[in-house]
Amino acid sequence: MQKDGQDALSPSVLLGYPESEEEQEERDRELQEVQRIWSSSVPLTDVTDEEALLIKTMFQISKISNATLKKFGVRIFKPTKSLVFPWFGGPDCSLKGVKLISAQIADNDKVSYNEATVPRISAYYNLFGLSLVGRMDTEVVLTGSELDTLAVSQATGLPCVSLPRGVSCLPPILLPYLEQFKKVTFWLGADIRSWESSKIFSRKLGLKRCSLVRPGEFRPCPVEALAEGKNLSRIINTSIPAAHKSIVSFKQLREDVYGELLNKEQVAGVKWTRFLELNRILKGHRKGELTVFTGPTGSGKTTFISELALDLCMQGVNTLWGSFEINNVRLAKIMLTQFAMQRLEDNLEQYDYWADKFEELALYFMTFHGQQNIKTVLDTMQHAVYLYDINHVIIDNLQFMMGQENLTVDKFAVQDHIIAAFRKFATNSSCHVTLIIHPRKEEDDRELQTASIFGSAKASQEADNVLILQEKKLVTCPGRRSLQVTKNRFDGDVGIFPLDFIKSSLTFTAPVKGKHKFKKPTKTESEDPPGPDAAAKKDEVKKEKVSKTTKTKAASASDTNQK
Ligand SMILES: Nc1ncnc2c1ncn2[C@@H]1O[C@H](COP(=O)(O)OP(=O)(O)OP(=O)(O)O)[C@@H](O)[C@H]1O
Repeated sequence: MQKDGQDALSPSVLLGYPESEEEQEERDRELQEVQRIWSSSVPLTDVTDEEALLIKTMFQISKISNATLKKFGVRIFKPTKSLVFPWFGGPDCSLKGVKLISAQIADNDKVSYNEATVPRISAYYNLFGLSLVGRMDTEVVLTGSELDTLAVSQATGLPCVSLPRGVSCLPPILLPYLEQFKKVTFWLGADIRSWESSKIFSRKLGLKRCSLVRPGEFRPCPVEALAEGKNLSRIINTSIPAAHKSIVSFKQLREDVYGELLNKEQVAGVKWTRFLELNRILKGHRKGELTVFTGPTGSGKTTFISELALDLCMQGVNTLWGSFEINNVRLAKIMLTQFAMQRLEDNLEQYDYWADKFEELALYFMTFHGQQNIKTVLDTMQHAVYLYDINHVIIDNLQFMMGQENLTVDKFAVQDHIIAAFRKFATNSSCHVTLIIHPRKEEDDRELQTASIFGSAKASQEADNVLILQEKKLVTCPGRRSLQVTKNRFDGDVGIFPLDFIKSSLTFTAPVKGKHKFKKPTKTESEDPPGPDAAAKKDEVKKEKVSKTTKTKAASASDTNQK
């Protein structure tokens, strides 16, 4: 597979670190699984023309030639009709992992892909196409999917590699592999998220050598561009430098403005799936914003924000928690309960099922507790953004982080300084920061207002969004809360909506009219009920498809430690 050989002193050697026995065993097991899948899959050239055509049509890659598929070593795993993309690595450039992609054509004729990887995606990173890159190559195109890499390589002949987790992260462990290139062109996809990710990733690689393909009508993702007969070399040649000038004219901004107008929904940010009313008011969760959240003591702020952040994290918003008040085990327990939507205490046999799924989320916790210096916290946040491509940081809560006892008469000034620092971080790192702040004492029956946020007016001035969890002590609905948005810099809409609390799952939901007890709708309601029974069923199907590597507790622990 290798073009002109790689040095024995490759990054895989440099980055190697001693593994524990359990880790080694887990790795060996996964490698065996990789080999098993690889040997039971066949090159596309070995299937009949009819079968090959069917597969290409299904994946909408009719324009990708057999020669390209062969060059990249793409195979077909017949039982699931999945394409198998190999990851080669190490000094001997041997097979280290595989990604299986299956395709489904939806009603609107759009194709959607399902991915599975061995080793599991959170534990292993590689770049598809790397083995074909020559030692002397100085230019590379970086894509967000394996199919895009095939398209770019075929159409342009340029060295091209794809990120293992698409646009969600560029793990630092991969950076040494990209060191040799003097020019890196990002062509991650055709939406705003890809565009934002390419800007963030290019900072990691050094802006000067990076250029970006801006998504747009004439620049879809590579595989679509190939299908539409576009000139991929020209698209790459007209990519724009990532390093931006200090002074620009409207000419340079023109396309950005147009892109924002054209993609109104994407610009509005990630939508919540559990809080539809919040979408109506805030329109979505956007990068680079500061949200200030307050509510009476013990009203459920942590519980609510935990669900709100989980919802986003489940949609690919990489999240970092700074829980200064409650410890991480308790917080993770709350989030896992909300994830599983049930009391796991009573269903311990389901623990591993939900924990396995939960572990796949890009969710990290700072290990601070109680008072902490702001500089240390910001350094940790910055590090996490670099390492894990964090998009959302939650600070729970500001008063605990500052430490109550050490506050002098200047406590407002200190708080203002900290809020300004978080604001700056959010903007500079394109990362959303949610800051939980205790309210000042109000009379019991009075509702909180923006001015009730503890401290000076700085918090509400700096914030893009101000959210208040209102606690109305209703005898009939003791757990009912209202979420009020009192500031929304994005489009100015403000409002309030009620939320009922379900104690068993620690989740909040919009109350339903009438006497019927609320039941939170789940995606799986119309399908099999979630849980180990369903899991067992799914697993059986999965086993037929690809028998996935068994996850040991040791591996989970090492993963958690790594996090
Ligand atoms: N709406 C609700 N109704 C009843 N109990 C709730 C509600 N929301 C949360 N709780 C419960 O109240 C307790 C406190 O919740 P939580 O820690 O989220 O509140 P908080 O506002 O963050 O507290 P603090 O002011 O101490 O930071 C938890 O046991 C939680 O399960």
